[in-house]
Amino acid sequence: MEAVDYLAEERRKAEFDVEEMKIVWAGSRHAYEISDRVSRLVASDPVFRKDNRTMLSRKDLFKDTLRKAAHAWKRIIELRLSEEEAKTLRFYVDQPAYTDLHWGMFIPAIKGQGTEEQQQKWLPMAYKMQIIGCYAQTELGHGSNVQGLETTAKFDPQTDEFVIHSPTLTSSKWWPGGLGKVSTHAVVYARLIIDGQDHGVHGFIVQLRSLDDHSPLPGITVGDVGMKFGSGAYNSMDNGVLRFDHVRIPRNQMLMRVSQVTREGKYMQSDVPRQLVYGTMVYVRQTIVSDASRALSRAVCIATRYSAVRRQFGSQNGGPETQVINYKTQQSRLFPLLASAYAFKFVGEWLKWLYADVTQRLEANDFSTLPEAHACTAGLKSVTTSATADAIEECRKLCGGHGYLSSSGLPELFAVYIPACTYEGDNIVLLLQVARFLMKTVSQLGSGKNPVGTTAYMGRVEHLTQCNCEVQRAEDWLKPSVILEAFEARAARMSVACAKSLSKFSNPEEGFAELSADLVEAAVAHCQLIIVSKFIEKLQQDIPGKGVKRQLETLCNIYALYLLHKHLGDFISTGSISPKQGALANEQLRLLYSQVRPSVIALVDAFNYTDHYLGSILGCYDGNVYQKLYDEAWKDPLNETVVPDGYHEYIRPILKQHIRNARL
Ligand SMILES: CCCCCCCCCCC/C=C/C(=O)SCCNC(=O)CCNC(=O)[C@H](O)C(C)(C)COP(=O)(O)OP(=O)(O)OC[C@H]1O[C@@H](n2cnc3c(N)ncnc32)[C@H](O)[C@@H]1OP(=O)(O)O
Ligand SMILES: Cc1cc2nc3c(=O)[nH]c(=O)nc-3n(C[C@H](O)[C@H](O)[C@H](O)COP(=O)(O)OP(=O)(O)OC[C@H]3O[C@@H](n4cnc5c(N)ncnc54)[C@H](O)[C@@H]3O)c2cc1C
Repeated sequence: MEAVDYLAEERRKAEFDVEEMKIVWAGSRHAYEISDRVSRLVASDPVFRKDNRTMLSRKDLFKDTLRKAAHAWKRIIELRLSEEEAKTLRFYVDQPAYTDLHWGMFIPAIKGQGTEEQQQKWLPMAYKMQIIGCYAQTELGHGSNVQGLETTAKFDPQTDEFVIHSPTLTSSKWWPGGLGKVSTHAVVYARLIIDGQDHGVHGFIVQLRSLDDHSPLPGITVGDVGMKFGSGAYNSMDNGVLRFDHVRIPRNQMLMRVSQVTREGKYMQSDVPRQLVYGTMVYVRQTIVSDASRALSRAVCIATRYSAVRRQFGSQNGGPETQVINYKTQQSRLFPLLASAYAFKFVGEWLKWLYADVTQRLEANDFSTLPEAHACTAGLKSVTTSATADAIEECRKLCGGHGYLSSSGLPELFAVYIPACTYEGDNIVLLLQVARFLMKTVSQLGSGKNPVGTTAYMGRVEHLTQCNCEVQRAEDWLKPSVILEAFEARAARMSVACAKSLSKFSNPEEGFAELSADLVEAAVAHCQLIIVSKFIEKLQQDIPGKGVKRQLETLCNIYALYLLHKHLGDFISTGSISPKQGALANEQLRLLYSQVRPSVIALVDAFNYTDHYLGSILGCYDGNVYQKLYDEAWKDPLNETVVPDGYHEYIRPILKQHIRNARL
């Protein structure tokens, strides 16, 4: 059989209806149709070509990004695309650009923190891209500690203006995407100072560049922060540095939904909690969870297809060698990642619902679910991005040597993805926020206030800290109730243990700092419980299509038992399961790998990614890997000449030195 036939053969083995699974993956038939149509539109447009991207210099890459963003906007207008279609188009263009921040943070910041009047003034211009904005919060000296920001916005009652100023080097804005070279405006976070009194950090809309010739306005120094990790990758983005020298803006450019400054300079706080100033971050963290499933599924698609094509060892009587996907070690590294991609997809859908729910409540002045929304978005952003970053690197290794080639698509995917562990909140800092929320929940147990939502299980803490796992045979691990209870017991016991240790400290903040490593682990256990439970909930829905639900059940069990195996120490040390039950879980996991094996190519086909989007020779749909790798090598600029540039200056003199030496 030719390499090109391997995947066709694999596709014949699928034990479910792939077309129906595509709809489950997309979220709905409507979403599937948009995604399918728009991804093909992008793939067939030569302007969106990206196969030479990693070869471009920074300047050429940036110009290429500007060209693509302008072309994307032109197509959006020409084709009258809806908001959802336009977002899908930008996603499939697959090149980080200033537009991500304009649509993803600048507009949401105005929507979430601006008054009705401010929204009416600024949003129409932003929607038409008559102004382009970014989100300027982080500074050279402070990112995680938002309360430590130093940029000031002093109210001047004489002129009814704020004076925005960068008092120190460390107060320079540093990192905002789109700021370096493109944005005309920014939502700038600065300390509000009125009459010498510091009212903390607030958002302000500040114009940075002229709308006529793009030059920085007086008092503004702005530029790019420089090259980042990897070739291509996030270097298409103009992350920027910005300093203000007493820049004046009208009073009505402070975002005033949360608090207001009157003409007289009076500071007024509305009923809305001040944490809403952080609302844009909650919104973006939620979108980052869905992005994690996309990045992970992309890497997994590449590694799975290639693992079915690649053969090593095991030839018998001159027959073909073994497909590397049939090695149990390959399966135990790859299949949990496939299951994780589906798990993150479903938890992302749920988080989107949670965010919509909290937004609706906020509009009705119900702030009760805000702390949970903050904890869930922070924790799930952290857990899913860390797992995805690790998984992309694992996929590279699963592809052996060829995974290290740029044309595998994996090095660039890794480089572009890993900052997700840092931006929108460093993952450890975010887990500590979850830990605080958990400790508060535990401390309130018994006070008559029953925990709700994702912490409802804590309401059964007495049972969960005493229960014994009922597993006696490997197949007992297939019961959703058994899995759930094991994860709940582990999470509850870890949180309660931390709370007990904390209570021994006379100063709780000191205790929190001392125990922070354990607290982070308790937060991870809680977030993993959420992901497992949302996967199980998804399976309670009506899911049409031959064999679709069965495949998802297998993937759900793989995800849960893989986590259990990986964190066996937690489960056993908390007494949530016994060592014997841990061994049975592993036995079941092996069986599940065999069960899912015939369907894995179809399960990655269900992502419905075009070859253009995948950007990987190893992951191409037809599996014609070797021919494509061979052809691609000859396209490298080094192969434009047989004898390289530099031969005469640097190679020949070395080769000839023995002649000179001999003459001496
Ligand atoms: C096609 C693709 C489109 C994609 C579009 C997106 C593209 C993304 C590209 C990436 C761009 C990246 C952008 C950025 O990185 S922007 C900068 C992000 N910065 C951060 O995330 C900073 C992290 N730090 C923080 O969030 C906070 O400062 C921190 C939570 C750490 C604050 O801690 P702390 O408790 O010390 O301080 P506070 O006094 O401010 O908070 C006290 C209480 O407030 C609660 N809290 C905190 N944050 C929130 C929140 N966001 N929402 C609700 N509540 C919050 C906290 O729990 C405390 O509550 P209690 O008093 O009840 O305990
Ligand atoms: C590619 C990229 C794009 C970005 N885009 C934007 C943007 O558009 N707009 C914007 O405003 N910002 C942006 N940022 C900035 C980003 O949000 C911050 O870098 C991020 O929030 C982390 O903050 P930091 O850099 O201050 O890290 P630090 O807080 O300095 O982290 C350094 C280390 O200290 C640890 N640490 C910090 N605090 C604690 C603590 N309390 N307890 C324990 N450990 C701690 C962290 O875990 C980490 O290991 C971007 C960053 C990147 C990399």
